[in-house]
Amino acid sequence: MAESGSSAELSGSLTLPPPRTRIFKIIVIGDSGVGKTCLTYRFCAGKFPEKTEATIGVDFRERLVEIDGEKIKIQLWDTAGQERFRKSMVQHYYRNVHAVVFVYDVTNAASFRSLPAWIEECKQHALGTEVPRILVGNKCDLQDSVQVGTDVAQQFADAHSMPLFETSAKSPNSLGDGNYRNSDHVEAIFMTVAHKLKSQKPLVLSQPPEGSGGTVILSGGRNDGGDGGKGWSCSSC
Ligand SMILES: Nc1nc2c(ncn2[C@@H]2O[C@H](COP(=O)(O)OP(=O)(O)OP(=O)(O)O)[C@@H](O)[C@H]2O)c(=O)[nH]1
Repeated sequence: MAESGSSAELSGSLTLPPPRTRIFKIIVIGDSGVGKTCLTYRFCAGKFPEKTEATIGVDFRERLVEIDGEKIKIQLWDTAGQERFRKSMVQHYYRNVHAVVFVYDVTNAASFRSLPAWIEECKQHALGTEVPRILVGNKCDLQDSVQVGTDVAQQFADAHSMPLFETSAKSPNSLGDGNYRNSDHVEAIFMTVAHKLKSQKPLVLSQPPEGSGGTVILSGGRNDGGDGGKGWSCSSC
């Protein structure tokens, strides 16, 4: 588990590290043009970007959130969809990944048909089913151009034990007040992943061996549960 911060002496023989900010690394993958940059930008910056260009290699976006009183840094890796911009970077994406978000464009059937190849790429980089994965169908605002129906997407998601979210990085919230930060699904999608990760990796209070000076170590624990992504989803979607 990636962590940031340094330790500090609190009192007497008991030394506790200060609260550390855990970092959850989530990679966002899918074909070029499906909206990975827009989704990650919207979650981290709270708005739809006016202009995007094809991602070269990878872009990082981060946002600090608070879950059950703990501050957690959600680090989104916005990866290039175009093969020619991926080659040199691809092995770096997959290092120490905590969760994967697969994105397709609901108005582009080819981007949906590419999903098995993206899943295969994850497999080749040793990302097992213990790493939470979710499926996101983006551009739902383009209702008249939909090529990938919810039923077929849901079947695919079920077959791969992933929750499905259909969303739009572009739509403002349903209140129409221009507030993107509190808008419907994009916020909920990444927060759902973060909640899932937090529940899988609770902070573990590990007791020191006897006679080791009374130091109590708080560290990121791992309890993968092995549910392969089943049984968790966004209740507000
Ligand atoms: N209508 C609509 N357009 C979107 C949405 N999300 C992204 N777009 C548009 O789709 C195009 C591609 O978006 P990007 O976010 O750059 O796509 P990407 O997946 O990051 O592409 P690569 O960096 O090449 O992998 C842009 O013109 C966006 O404005 C959406 O939810 N609705």
